[in-house]
Amino acid sequence: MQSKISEMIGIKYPIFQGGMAWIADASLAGAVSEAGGLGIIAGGNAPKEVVQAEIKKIKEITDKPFGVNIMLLSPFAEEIVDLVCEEKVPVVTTGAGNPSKYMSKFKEHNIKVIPVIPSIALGARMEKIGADAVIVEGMEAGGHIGKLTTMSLVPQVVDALTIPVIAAGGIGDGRGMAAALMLGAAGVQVGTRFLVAKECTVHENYKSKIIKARDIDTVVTCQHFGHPVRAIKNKLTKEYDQLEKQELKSSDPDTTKFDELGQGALKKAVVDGDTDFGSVMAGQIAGLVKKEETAKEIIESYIAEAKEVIATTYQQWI
Ligand SMILES: O=C(O)COc1ccc(-c2c[nH]c(CNC(=O)Nc3ncc(Sc4ccccn4)s3)n2)cc1
Repeated sequence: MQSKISEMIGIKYPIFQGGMAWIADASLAGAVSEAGGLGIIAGGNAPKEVVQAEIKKIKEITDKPFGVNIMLLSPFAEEIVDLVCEEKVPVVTTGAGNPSKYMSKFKEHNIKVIPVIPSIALGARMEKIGADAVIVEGMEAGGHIGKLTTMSLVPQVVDALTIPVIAAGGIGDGRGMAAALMLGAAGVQVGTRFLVAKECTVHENYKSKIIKARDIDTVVTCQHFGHPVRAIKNKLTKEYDQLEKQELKSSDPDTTKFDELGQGALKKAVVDGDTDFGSVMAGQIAGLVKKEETAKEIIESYIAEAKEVIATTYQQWI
């Protein structure tokens, strides 16, 4: 199942693993790349030496292509840009901001640059300045999100741009992948489903929350203050909800309270396993994720299911 994006990067399957902060390390990304997808190491909010260690580890795990995600809200974003150039990382994805100021440096170093975009406008700007493709992430996704859904945004961006579009947000199995390809995407990016990969090193409590999650169990916090983030409902999201209700009544809202509440919340869930007061970031598709599997099993099930559903429903509907 090749496409413009798999040929561009030299991967067997057009499946990216989301570069999820604190979660996407060399263990997960290396297994995904070895299985034929594009494993992506998270830059997150980590300093250069932490990300460099993961890059060195993945180079020992696989000689296949891999990527690094640069989270542009990170105070270390600039040094991660330098790092990916020094380490000759083949693919960079960016999130949570506009990477324009780094684009020329990426191009000078022959790095394929694939920004996440939440709208056509930013996608058009990215194409104009030389992005190799874009990731269109719908608000069904976990973590920091935009406002539009995958089903709505993907076809509009496909029509508006000429570079390949990778669909992300709510793509939990081969059916979702097939649907994204029907919308014109050249590939998909998967986050939530990989949270339960055997090679994913998140705390078992986090994986358990994903496996037990129902369709209605995620919520978006900080819609009015700071950065909207989708996570599994818990005591932390309830505190956020109460704080938002309180600050919305205020004539001079104090947004620092949101930063204080969120400080270290993702690490608390991922590393410490505190799924009550940590941030269990996950997409709406968590309700579909029922078991832990290897990255290889996950990727091969996406491909087999996508091929099956395209072939069978084609016969049914023509
Ligand atoms: O025009 C502009 O500058 C705004 O541009 C953008 C606005 C939003 C985005 C965007 C939305 N989603 C993504 C990619 N996904 C993500 O980045 N997901 C994330 N999950 C957890 C994260 S850690 C975090 C989260 C919030 C605050 C601090 N740290 S980042 N990018 C991309 C570009």
